[in-house]
Amino acid sequence: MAPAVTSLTEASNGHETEVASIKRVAGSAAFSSVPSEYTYTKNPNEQGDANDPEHSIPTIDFALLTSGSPDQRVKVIEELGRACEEWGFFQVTNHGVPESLMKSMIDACHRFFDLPEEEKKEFQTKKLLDPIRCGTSANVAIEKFRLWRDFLKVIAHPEFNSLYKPAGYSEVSLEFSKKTREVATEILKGISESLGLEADYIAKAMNWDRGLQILAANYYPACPQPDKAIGLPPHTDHGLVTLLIQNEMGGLEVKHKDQWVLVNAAPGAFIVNIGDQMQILTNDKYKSIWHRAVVNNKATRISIAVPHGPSLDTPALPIPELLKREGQAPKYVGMTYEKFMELQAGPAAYVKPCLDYLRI
Ligand SMILES: O=C(O)CCC(=O)C(=O)O
Ligand SMILES: [Fe+2]
Repeated sequence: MAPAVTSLTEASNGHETEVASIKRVAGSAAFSSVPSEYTYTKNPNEQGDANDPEHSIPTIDFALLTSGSPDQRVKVIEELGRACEEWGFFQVTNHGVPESLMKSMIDACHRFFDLPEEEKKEFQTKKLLDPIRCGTSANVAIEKFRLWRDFLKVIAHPEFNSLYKPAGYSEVSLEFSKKTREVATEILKGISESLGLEADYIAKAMNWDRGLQILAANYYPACPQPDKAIGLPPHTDHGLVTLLIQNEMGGLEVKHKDQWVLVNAAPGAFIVNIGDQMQILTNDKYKSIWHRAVVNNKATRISIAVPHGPSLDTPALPIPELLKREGQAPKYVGMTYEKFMELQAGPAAYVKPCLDYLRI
C-alpha cells in the first residue's frame, strides 16, 4: 500500500515546504503505485492512433533551408510555412549539430539529476528568472496535482550561465546552447520568409540579439502506473520557437485535430514547436500548439527543451505588415515577454490559457 501523502513532504523550520524529487519518490521501494497527489487521468477518447500515417509531424530538411539551391529554399520555406500553420510542430533533420553533442548534453543533465539530493539543494530557488533553477513538478506552492518529473532550467542567453557540477556540464552546455541557437536563428529566418517578410524581420522586431534562451531539462523516471500520472500536463510554450531533444525514450504528445499524437522523431533530429509569442506576432496564423509529456514504466526519459524568445523587455504584437496584407484587425494587446512568462508561471494560468488574457 502506498504510504500517506505527508511522507513526501518534509518539515523545514516548521513550514511544510520541500517536496521530494520525483527521482527519490520513484526510487523508493515503497511506491508500487502512483501516490494520490500525483494522480492524473487522461481522456482515452482523445488518444490518437500511433500507427496512423496522418499522425506524423512534418520534416524540414535544414540543409536545404540553409544551403540548398534558390529553388530548393523556396520549396522548403513553403513546407515550413505549411508545417507552422497546420501542425505548429515539426522535426528538423540535417541541421549539422553533431548527434554526439546532443547525447553528451543529455548525459550531462542525467548526471546532474543523479547527484545526491543534498548537492542539488543550492540550485533550488523559487524565482522564475533566476539563472539556474532546479526542482520537481512545476510549482508545488500552487498546483493542484504533482507532475512525474524533476527539472533543471539554466538561462544560456543573453548571458550564459552554467553549473560547476557535474563535471563537464559547463563545457558541453556552452557548445550545445550555441549550436542550438544557430539552428533556431535559421529557423526564425525561414519562418519570417514563409510569412513574406524579410528574413531578419522577426529577429529585429523581437530583439533576438538579446533574446532569452533556456536549457530546460526534464527528468521523468519510470512510473509504476504510467496511465495514472503525467510528466507535463497539456501546455503551450511561452517563447517564439522551442527546440527539443530527448533520449531514446519517447513521450512527447502533441494535440493535432483534437487527438493526442505521439511524436516519433528521427534519431538526432530536433523537434521544433511554435510558441505563444509567435502566435501573437502572426495574429493566430501560426499556432502555439498544446503538447504534453506522458511517462512510461520501462526507463527514465530525459528531454531537453530549449525555448527561444524575445528579449525580456520586448512585447510581441501582431505584425502590422501581415495585418494590412490580410485585412485583419490585431487580435492581441502587447505584454513584455517577462510579464508574459510570469503570467504563465502563476495561478492565472490555471484559470485560462495565457494568450486569452491578451486577446482583444
Ligand atoms: O518532455 C517533453 O517532451 C516535453 C517538454 C516540454 O514540453 C517543455 O519542457 O516545455
Ligand atoms: Fe513545452
